[in-house]
Amino acid sequence: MSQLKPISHLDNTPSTPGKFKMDKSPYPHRLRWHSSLAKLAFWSFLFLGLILIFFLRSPSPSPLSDPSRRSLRTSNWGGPAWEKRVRSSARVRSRNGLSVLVTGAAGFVGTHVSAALKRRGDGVLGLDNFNDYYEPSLKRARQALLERTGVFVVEGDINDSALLRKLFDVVAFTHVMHLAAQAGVRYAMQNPGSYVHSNIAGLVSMLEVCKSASPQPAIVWASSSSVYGLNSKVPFSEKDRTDQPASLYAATKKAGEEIAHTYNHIYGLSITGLRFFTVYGPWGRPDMAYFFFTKDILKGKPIPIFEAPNHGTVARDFTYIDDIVKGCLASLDTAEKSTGNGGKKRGPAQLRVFNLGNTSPVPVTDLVSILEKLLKVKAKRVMLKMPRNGDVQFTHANISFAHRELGYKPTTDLQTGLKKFVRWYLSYYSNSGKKAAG
Ligand SMILES: O=C(O)[C@H]1O[C@H](OP(=O)(O)OP(=O)(O)OC[C@H]2O[C@@H](n3ccc(=O)[nH]c3=O)[C@H](O)[C@@H]2O)[C@H](O)[C@@H](O)[C@H]1O
Repeated sequence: MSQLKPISHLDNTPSTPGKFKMDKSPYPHRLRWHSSLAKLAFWSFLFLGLILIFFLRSPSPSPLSDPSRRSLRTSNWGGPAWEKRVRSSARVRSRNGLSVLVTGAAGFVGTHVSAALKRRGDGVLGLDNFNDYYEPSLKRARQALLERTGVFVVEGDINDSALLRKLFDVVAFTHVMHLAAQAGVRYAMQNPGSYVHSNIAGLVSMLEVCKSASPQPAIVWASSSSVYGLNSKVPFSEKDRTDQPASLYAATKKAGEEIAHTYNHIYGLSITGLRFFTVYGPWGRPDMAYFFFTKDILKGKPIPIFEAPNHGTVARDFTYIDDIVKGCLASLDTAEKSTGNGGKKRGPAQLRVFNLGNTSPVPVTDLVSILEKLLKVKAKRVMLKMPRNGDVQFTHANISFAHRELGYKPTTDLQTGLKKFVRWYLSYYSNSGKKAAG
């Protein structure tokens, strides 16, 4: 002890951090060296521990923050009563009917496809994470509609592999209609992480479970017309290049098509990708132009209409929801079986991509004119240079391949389709006492 006293006295902080003062006496020097090493180790551990606690407790970085993650934490599934509902919803009630898992079932296209499948006697189970990208009350209203037709919509995320596996344990789905996605071209600049989370990670999570399922289901999923990106050759044909995406949304859909190729090639999954062209109609998405133009025209708010350089026309091949539903059902009906089993490929499997458009592009200015007539209100038009935020100047589908293989033949023009949309809009927001968000 007596020897330690002078040492502790001498054991001052070194004049230069990281360096030790030299001591002529060899013995005290060794002791001081050991003591300093012990202190260094102690403080290092404490420091590392604090860093670890900080990272474990801190939220994910904001650019990747994703509303859909919330539902991962709150998803509530399992138990005998829940399994009974799942089984009953997925039960096939017609001869040669399909048993279909519809992801994104509370979404716009998902609701319409689920209801149409159920109507013709197929077994349908819905899955949706009910995220708040747009008004969740609209998704809940769609869910209520589906429940009335006998479709149970499970609340959960496609990234929740345990949930997906459980669904396949309970039901031997013959088909998956994969419509869950982060949609919207312009929102990708605000929340890029949500596109990676849903359109890439979510797709892979879903394909992983499908590839291991026994029997493997056939998959039909939503790609997008946006994969044609900056192409200028019209109309867009499935053989055209798709390597110039103009938005992250488009890039994730294009990535999805490549991922589909991989799972088809390695595991024998039968996969059909559908390139939807600006789908509109009743129960539509409030983030889309036709929808919020309607809301703003009625409110007397200005409508921002994008125009290309030199006052060039911006146009879309707007496609009515009922035509899209027919294309989806025909894709399910013509999908061949997957060839793999339990994760092993047994032979080549079907891999298809189809354009589902209307083949009749309409300028956005004409869309506004139709809405003005239907709403009997003059729009306050504000012409704006098209911002460089993911938009493309026009889209136009060549649908000859879908026509040949699926018998796809759209029959609703924009005027007729918008009339049905406006009728729904007015009744939904006035009769139900609901207010359009925003
Ligand atoms: O086919 C697709 O794959 C995509 O279709 C849809 O994208 P878009 O075709 O861009 O539809 P949408 O936003 O309704 O804009 C329509 C038009 O209004 C113009 N537009 C838009 C906003 C605005 O403020 N002003 C304006 O002029 C705008 O320039 C455009 O010309 C889906 O949202 C997308 O999820 C994806 O499915």
